[in-house]
Amino acid sequence: MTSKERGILIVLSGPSGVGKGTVCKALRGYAPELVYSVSATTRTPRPGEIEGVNYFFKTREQFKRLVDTDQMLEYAEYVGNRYGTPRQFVEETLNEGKDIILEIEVQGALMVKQRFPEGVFIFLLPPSLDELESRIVGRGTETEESIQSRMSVAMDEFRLMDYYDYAIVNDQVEKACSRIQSIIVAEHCRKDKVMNKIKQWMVEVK
Ligand SMILES: Nc1ncnc2c1ncn2[C@@H]1O[C@H](COP(=O)(O)OP(=O)(O)OP(=O)(O)O)[C@@H](O)[C@H]1O
Ligand SMILES: Nc1nc2c(ncn2[C@@H]2O[C@H](COP(=O)(O)O)[C@@H](O)[C@H]2O)c(=O)[nH]1
Repeated sequence: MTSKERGILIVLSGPSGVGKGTVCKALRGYAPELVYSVSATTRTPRPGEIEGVNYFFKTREQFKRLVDTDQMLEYAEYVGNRYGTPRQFVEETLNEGKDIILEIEVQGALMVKQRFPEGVFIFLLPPSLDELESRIVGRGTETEESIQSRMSVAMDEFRLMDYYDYAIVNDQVEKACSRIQSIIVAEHCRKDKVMNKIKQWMVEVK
C-alpha cells in the first residue's frame, strides 16, 4: 500500500458548558500535532472571539449557501443559531495523514457518524448537573434564557450518549486531556493492527 494512510477523525461533543472548548485549548499544548477544525456559525461573536480562529461567522443566508452547495460535513441548529463543520478542510487534513478534532454538539456528531462511521466519538461529561450549570453561569456569556435552553438541550444530549465510542468526565482539565490522548493512542494502535493484517494478507495472496 503506497498511498499515505488517512488520519483519524475525532469528534468531541457533550453539553454546552461541560468544557469542550477549554479542554481542546489545553490539548493544543499536550498534542500539538492534532489539527483543530474551525466551525461556521450564525451566532454573533462573543467579546474576544476572532474570525477564523474561534469560528467563521456567517449570516443565515451565507450559511444556507454553504449547506446547499454541500460544503458542510455536518450542521445543526442549536439554541436559535446554526453551526457547521466546513467539509474541505477536514477531508484535506485526513488525506494528509493528520488527525483532526471536531468540537461540536450532539446532532451534528450523529450526522458525522453516518458519514464517517470510522471516526472516533468522545462524549465529555460534567462531574454533576449542578457543576454543569455553574460552569455555564460562571462563563458569563449567556443570558438566563440561554442558560435554561442549554441545560434543557443537555438533558436530550445525555440520552444520545450511547452512540459514542467513549464517555469521559471533565473533572479536571489536565485529566480530561490525558484521557483523550490515551484514546487517540489506543485508536492508532487498533488502526495499525488492522492495516498490518491487511498488508500481511496482500503479501500472502501475491
Ligand atoms: N474541568 C473544569 N473545571 C472547572 N471549570 C471548568 C473545567 N472545564 C471548563 N471549565 C469552565 O467551564 C466553563 C465552560 O467551559 P467551555 O466554554 O470550555 O465549555 P464548552 O463545552 O466549550 O461550552 P459551549 O459548548 O457552550 O461552547 C468555562 O468558564 C471554563 O473555564
Ligand atoms: N453541530 C455543530 N455544533 C457545533 C459546531 N461548532 C460548535 N458547535 C457546538 O455548538 C454549541 C454552542 O456553541 P457556542 O460556541 O455558541 O457556545 C456547543 O455545543 C458547540 O460545541 C459545529 O460545527 N457543528
